[in-house]
Amino acid sequence: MTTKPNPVVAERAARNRGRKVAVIGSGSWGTTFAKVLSDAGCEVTMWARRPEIANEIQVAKRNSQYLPGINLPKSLNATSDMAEALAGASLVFLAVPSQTLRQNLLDLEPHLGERSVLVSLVKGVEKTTTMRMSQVISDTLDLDPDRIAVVSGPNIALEIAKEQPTGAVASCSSLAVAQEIATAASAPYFRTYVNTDVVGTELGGVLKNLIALAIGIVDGVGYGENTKAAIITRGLAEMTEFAIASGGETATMSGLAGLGDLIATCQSPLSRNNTAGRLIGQGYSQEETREQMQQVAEGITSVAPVLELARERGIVMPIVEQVQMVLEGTMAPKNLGPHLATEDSVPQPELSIAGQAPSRWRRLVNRMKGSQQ
Ligand SMILES: NC(=O)c1ccc[n+]([C@@H]2O[C@H](COP(=O)([O-])OP(=O)(O)OC[C@H]3O[C@@H](n4cnc5c(N)ncnc54)[C@H](O)[C@@H]3O)[C@@H](O)[C@H]2O)c1
Ligand SMILES: O=P(O)(O)OC[C@H](O)CO
Repeated sequence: MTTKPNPVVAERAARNRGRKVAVIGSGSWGTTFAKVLSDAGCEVTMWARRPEIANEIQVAKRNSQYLPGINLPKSLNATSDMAEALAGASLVFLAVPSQTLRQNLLDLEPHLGERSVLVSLVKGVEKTTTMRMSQVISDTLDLDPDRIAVVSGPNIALEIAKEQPTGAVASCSSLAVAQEIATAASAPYFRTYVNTDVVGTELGGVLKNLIALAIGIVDGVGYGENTKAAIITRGLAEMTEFAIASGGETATMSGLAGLGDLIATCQSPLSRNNTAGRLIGQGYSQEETREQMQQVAEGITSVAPVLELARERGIVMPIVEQVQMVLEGTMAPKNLGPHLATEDSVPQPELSIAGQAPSRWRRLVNRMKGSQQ
């Protein structure tokens, strides 16, 4: 059967023709996202810290350490020279670990175009400052908000590298810039939506990792689907309350960057956060878990700063607190569960997010806190 050429895909490729973009970071997500951008018709140059990885991508069109067996587009370029990677790039996508981003930004600053937009693909917070990645960009490079954006969604790299269809959200305070990014990052198997809720979009990606750690932990213990469903549902409530108190929107948390990513990360055995949690639930120490993981599990470093912010904002996050206790070794993995997370003298309302306007949600939370005092 021959498939008809899709006019929308052709038109988008035409709009992306000649659009130079850079991807900083050549791990599993940087490489996969570079493939998406390339398949969308952009001219993509990746930056890899290690010359041998840049060389393999440039010459063999493979990244065998991070995406074994995946053929990368012939047009994709890679270099370990930052100036070369950034030359002429209007969009610069950042796919490095959250704890190295600040230094990477300082390294790229001298080579950044005057109007280039920086787009974070990173799903962590900076441990030392509790900043989100868009805040780290603003703090380091002092750019206007319309030059800082994020892309987030249910995006397990290997599935997307195999062109299994999914979507994401591009978010920027300027809707026009979000649309530019979405155009550049929409391939036949990858649809990118837009919004202007940078805080909510970014926090969705950070917070779901913490809930995925909890899911991994109970999986390691041997608990089944009821426990996991309860953790996912209550986890979404915790994520939503935190995001709203931080200035994010409820709608974002029930979209791809919130609920969507939560489902993907909690369900997938390919998720590094889920896997790290499972190893801890099986009884491995944090140190042993780190050694076994060859890749970044952002949730482990985000737990403490997220709880610090939650306390500042007067928010209770029982599941995330339990994850921290398990990581610290002060709670046995088998004791993690929503039924043990609160000790109510009076039964509490469930506070489902479905259909709640932010003001109503906040009133309910305040009332609940009042009844606990
Ligand atoms: N893998 C996914 O499915 C996925 C999907 C969406 C978002 N993300 C996010 O993308 C970010 C990167 O994750 P990843 O999956 O590519 O991780 P990864 O572990 O696959 O790769 C990390 C990359 O960062 C590089 N790196 C390590 N130290 C560095 C430094 N000091 N400076 C520059 N680069 C350095 C590594 O060499 C490697 O290329 C994370 O925040 C992650 O949460 C990942
Ligand atoms: O492998 P994880 O746990 O870092 O999750 C990858 C992506 O964030 C899923 O959207």
